[in-house]
Amino acid sequence: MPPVTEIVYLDEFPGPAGTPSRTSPRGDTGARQSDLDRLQRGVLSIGNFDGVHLGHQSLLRRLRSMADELGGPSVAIVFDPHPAEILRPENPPPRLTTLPRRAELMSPLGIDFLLVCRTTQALLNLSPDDFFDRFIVSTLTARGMVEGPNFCFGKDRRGDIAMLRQRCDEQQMHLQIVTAADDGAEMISSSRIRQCLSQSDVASAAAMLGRPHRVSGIVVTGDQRGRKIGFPTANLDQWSTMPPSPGVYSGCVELESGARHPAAIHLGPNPTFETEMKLKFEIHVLDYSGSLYDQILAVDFIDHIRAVHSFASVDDLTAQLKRDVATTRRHYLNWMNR
Ligand SMILES: Cc1cc2nc3c(=O)[nH]c(=O)nc-3n(C[C@H](O)[C@H](O)[C@H](O)COP(=O)(O)O)c2cc1C
Ligand SMILES: Nc1ncnc2c1ncn2[C@@H]1O[C@H](COP(=O)(O)OP(=O)(O)O)[C@@H](O)[C@H]1O
Repeated sequence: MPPVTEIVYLDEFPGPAGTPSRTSPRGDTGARQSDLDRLQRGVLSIGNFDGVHLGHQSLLRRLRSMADELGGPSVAIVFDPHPAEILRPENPPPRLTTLPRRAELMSPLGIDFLLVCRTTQALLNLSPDDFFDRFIVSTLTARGMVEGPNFCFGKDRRGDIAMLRQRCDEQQMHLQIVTAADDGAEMISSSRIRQCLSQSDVASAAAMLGRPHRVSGIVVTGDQRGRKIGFPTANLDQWSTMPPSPGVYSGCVELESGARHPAAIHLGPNPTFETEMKLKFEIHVLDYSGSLYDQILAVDFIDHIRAVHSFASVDDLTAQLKRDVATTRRHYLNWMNR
């Protein structure tokens, strides 16, 4: 059995040192009731880990090595909702990955637990010292920590690496600060990946993630037009992570059966047919025929093909769709053979 990262939810933040804490599952995400003691005496890394990009991956590998050296579980810790959703609710950053997907991506890196702490105003108000004492020392009894050079903690992000080092030394806790991974130009970060997606640059996003960016959703009924023009498209709804900006993309899909197929993806309105500028998320699955309605599809974005156009005729659109399919196949093969 491959290792699996278990999600544990900590809904109630610990009170003063020594007060017992409680964990509880949130039914919709499949978390299990779990005792906090299984996370204790481990090694920790606190972050958002949104995307589990190449920088996160190298940090999490170090976390695994430290857990092997010191003994105890390796625990990645995130705060949910993202603190920015509480501090700046009018403009929260869109998510790159759901929590279950983050855990899935952490599994092959040997992370034992993804601890999801509910973000509350009380937690955000804790001073760096209180946060360290109550959470890291009393609640989790950590043996070691691994963080990146820009780690901050406590109210207004006032605790920095120098302070963390001092507090870890006092507690005789191991601390490793990893150098930030870069792509030769700049530091790899979730916000840079979001920026690439908002500029349709899914190829650069994939390079920083170490895999294509994924958006999952459920297939709903569309206008029943695609099959008539020879290109049926599964219309996606209820996606919860950030899609790239409108455009036509090459990618691949994973069906519920686990089968993977290349896919030509359309994100945007259908200006050839409609004046309404409603955004649609449509996928033409290559080498597939059959019903996809009500299935959950995972869509991976490999490259940008072109912008959405208003074509003069349906024939012009279908001629372009044929070229899009050929381009998709080429991008898909390049990605597979990279
Ligand atoms: C790869 C791909 C590219 C597309 N590009 C365009 C486009 O540039 N302009 C446009 O009006 N519609 C475009 N479409 C959308 C078609 O108009 C749409 O699939 C069709 O209207 C069927 O919609 P339905 O699934 O709701 O029946 C594209 C679809 C695919 C799969
Ligand atoms: N290769 C394929 N790619 C996408 N959908 C397909 C494919 N083959 C069959 N289908 C089915 O056809 C539906 C799309 O046909 P379409 O006429 O575009 O209908 P709708 O407008 O309801 O999406 C999909 O939801 C799926 O159930």
